[in-house]
Amino acid sequence: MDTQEQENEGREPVISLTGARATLGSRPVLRGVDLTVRRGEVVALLGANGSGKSTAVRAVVGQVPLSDGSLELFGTDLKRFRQWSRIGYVPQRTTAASGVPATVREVVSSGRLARTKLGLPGRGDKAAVLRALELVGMADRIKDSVNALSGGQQQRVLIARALAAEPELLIMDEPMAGVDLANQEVLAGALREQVAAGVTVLLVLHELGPLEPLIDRAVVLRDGCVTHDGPPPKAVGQHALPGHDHVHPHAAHAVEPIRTGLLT
Ligand SMILES: Nc1ncnc2c1ncn2[C@@H]1O[C@H](COP(=O)(O)OP(=O)(O)OP(=O)(O)O)[C@@H](O)[C@H]1O
Repeated sequence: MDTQEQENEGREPVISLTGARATLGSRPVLRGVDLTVRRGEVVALLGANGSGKSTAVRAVVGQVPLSDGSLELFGTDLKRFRQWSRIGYVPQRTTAASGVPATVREVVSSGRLARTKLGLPGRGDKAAVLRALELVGMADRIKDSVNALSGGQQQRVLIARALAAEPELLIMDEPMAGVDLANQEVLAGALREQVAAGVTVLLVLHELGPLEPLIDRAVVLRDGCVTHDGPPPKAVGQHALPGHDHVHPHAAHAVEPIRTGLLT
């Protein structure tokens, strides 16, 4: 066990999913999944199409009922958990445009509702919305209708909506889907800031891509079962590269890493 693993062992679980089973239609989609994410960790949930990744995170946010097993969030059983403003969730790519002509500001502000005091957004709420949009590089589009944005831009707005609540736990289902490489790097930078600030992150990913340097641990699903829970698989051409200099974001006295992967 390395120093990082020892450090993580001592931290309290933020997500504790144990023996989770779920059936959708007549299909058993989760077949005894254990998933623990501790405070400050960045965990990637990987696996082939249909392996159950989205269902697992939807179960974590209480959207898919478990037929067996248990779920605790921040140490509280799901049945008694009420502090949803501590969790930011970006579902698998959906469109932010619903046909209703909402502006970018309105969509991102909606992520702030659980934090808004007395029903009216105050200065702090407005600042959080702007900051979230700056983080994803969309502040200049704040007045635009989301209908006028590309799919990738809408995805960034949905991420800003989750960030606006300043969550302690961020759960994102394929956040890079449909986002071009330049903007993937913007999002990776935004996520790096969240992680540096102590936010715990659970990501469903198809490939590690630009997020690879941030990932502490990977959990791989196959057919609704966990087949790996440990170090992330080495991305081809990244760690394998001679001279790769990976400085862990949680390392004591962390300095800005020198990146030799996709981010450079
Ligand atoms: N509402 C539903 N009713 C019936 N089956 C479903 C439903 N939602 C998902 N499934 C099935 O459950 C399985 C797991 O789906 P899930 O979306 O969790 O997988 P995934 O690993 O996230 O896949 P992908 O990478 O394609 O998003 C798939 O076989 C899918 O067809």
